[in-house]
Amino acid sequence: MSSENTSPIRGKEWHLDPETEYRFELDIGTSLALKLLRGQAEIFGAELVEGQTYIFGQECKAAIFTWRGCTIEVFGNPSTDYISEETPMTAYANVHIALEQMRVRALRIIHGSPNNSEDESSLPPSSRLSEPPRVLVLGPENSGKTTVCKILTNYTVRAGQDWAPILVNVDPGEGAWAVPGTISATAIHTPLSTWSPVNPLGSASTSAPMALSSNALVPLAYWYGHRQTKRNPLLMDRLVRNLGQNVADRDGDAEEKASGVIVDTPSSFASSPSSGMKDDQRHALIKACVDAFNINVILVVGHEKLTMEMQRTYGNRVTVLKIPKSGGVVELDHSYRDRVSTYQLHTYMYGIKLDPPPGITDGTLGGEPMTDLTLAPSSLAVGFDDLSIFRIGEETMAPSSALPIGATRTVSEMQPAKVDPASISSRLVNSVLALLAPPNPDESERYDEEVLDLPVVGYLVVTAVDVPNRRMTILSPNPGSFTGKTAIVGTLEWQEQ
Ligand SMILES: Nc1ncnc2c1ncn2[C@@H]1O[C@H](COP(=O)(O)OP(=O)(O)OP(=O)(O)O)[C@@H](O)[C@H]1O
Repeated sequence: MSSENTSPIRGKEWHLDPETEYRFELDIGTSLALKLLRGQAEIFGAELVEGQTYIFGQECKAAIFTWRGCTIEVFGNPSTDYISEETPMTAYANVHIALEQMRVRALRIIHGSPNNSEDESSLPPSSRLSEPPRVLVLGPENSGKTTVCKILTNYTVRAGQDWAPILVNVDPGEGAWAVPGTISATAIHTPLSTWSPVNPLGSASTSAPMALSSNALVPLAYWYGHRQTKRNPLLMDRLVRNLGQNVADRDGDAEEKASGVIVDTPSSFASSPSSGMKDDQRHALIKACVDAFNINVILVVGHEKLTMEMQRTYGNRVTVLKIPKSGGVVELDHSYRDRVSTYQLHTYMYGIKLDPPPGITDGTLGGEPMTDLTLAPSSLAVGFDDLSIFRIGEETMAPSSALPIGATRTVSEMQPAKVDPASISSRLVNSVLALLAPPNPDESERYDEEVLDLPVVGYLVVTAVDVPNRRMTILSPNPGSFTGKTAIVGTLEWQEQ
């Protein structure tokens, strides 16, 4: 009888000295598994559990950092991997400590205890040190803004103080907890995982976060509809303010209130030439964030000129700090970003399916078991009149030539225009639509632009339009009827591969 070889497969061991990090990048279609054998290690601020196997995929690029040294075992073939001894983690940890002190002071004040540990009159007036930290993270493309937000958030929830900072994403290119085109916010109670660029800010409650509730994140989201900020900066401004209002109105216990807010921004806020935005537009959007979230700390990742600009504009009321960029941040090109956007929409519809490296049979994806993360979306036929679809701020149906002589078309950037699916210019096939929360039931409270201010409850994709029968086919992971609902279409498209 032949005996089967049951000896466990061995990976490659890496020994990391204190304050170094193991960096890796994955190619298309490859995955990597990693295990902490000894010591302490963290991935963007989230601690690894010794002996647990972590799986990474979908072109993930990340780093395992250690403060005290560790040994890790790596399975699979990353396209690049190396150990770096130069990291900005000490600077990031110092920022965290300063923010933590603000939280502790803010909590004391919320509880009504006198703040006698320091004489505030000796502190710089700009620092508003007894308020919860409300941090805006700015920086150019590929500077590591999202990673900094993640590290600061993870250190906060790891502090063991019951903090629950609100993490806000106003980068519509990122996808954050759902799909690109969205800006969103959610309170974070447990460390954010890293396993794929599909969930850059941790996993929401399955990939249909707004519709399903579980113990994971349930973000509040507004639909901007485009990946680039320059498409409609005025709309962006309004949505940022809506999000800020919701965050400000949120109830919470003392710890939650003292935890503060961390806002991740798009690179278009930092530099105009590459983003296609004018300087005054990006300044207006930074101001929208500063006002909406009542920002008291601005962190600028590795950009001298922007730091000076922020210092000049906000230095009298906000603490402006430049923090170093990590040498590990990967330059992500447009085709990579397009692929991640496609992965995000696919994951939203179908959930997660990732093949681990050969020989690995168990493991977790960002802390969740690999099984049961798939979804089965339904394809439904919906009548043209069942679902009201709007497009924001774009000319719709009638061509300019159809207007009376001398009349010019003035469609404001904020104007919701009803889309007629039967029209040749509706451009609905393969479009991603955001399904909105119901409008105000009180008719007297309704207003023309109300659809701009309604949060998202889910997303769907129009896969076919049948004009003769006045029906369209819709793919959505959320079962249920669309009758009487309202949706907005933008410029985001997705097609089954
Ligand atoms: N120390 C590191 N080692 C390896 N990869 C890293 C490191 N820090 C960041 N990355 C990776 O680099 C990529 C870019 O980082 P990140 O998304 O934080 O930058 P960003 O400035 O927010 O990007 P954007 O240009 O989209 O605004 C991500 O894939 C991230 O996981």
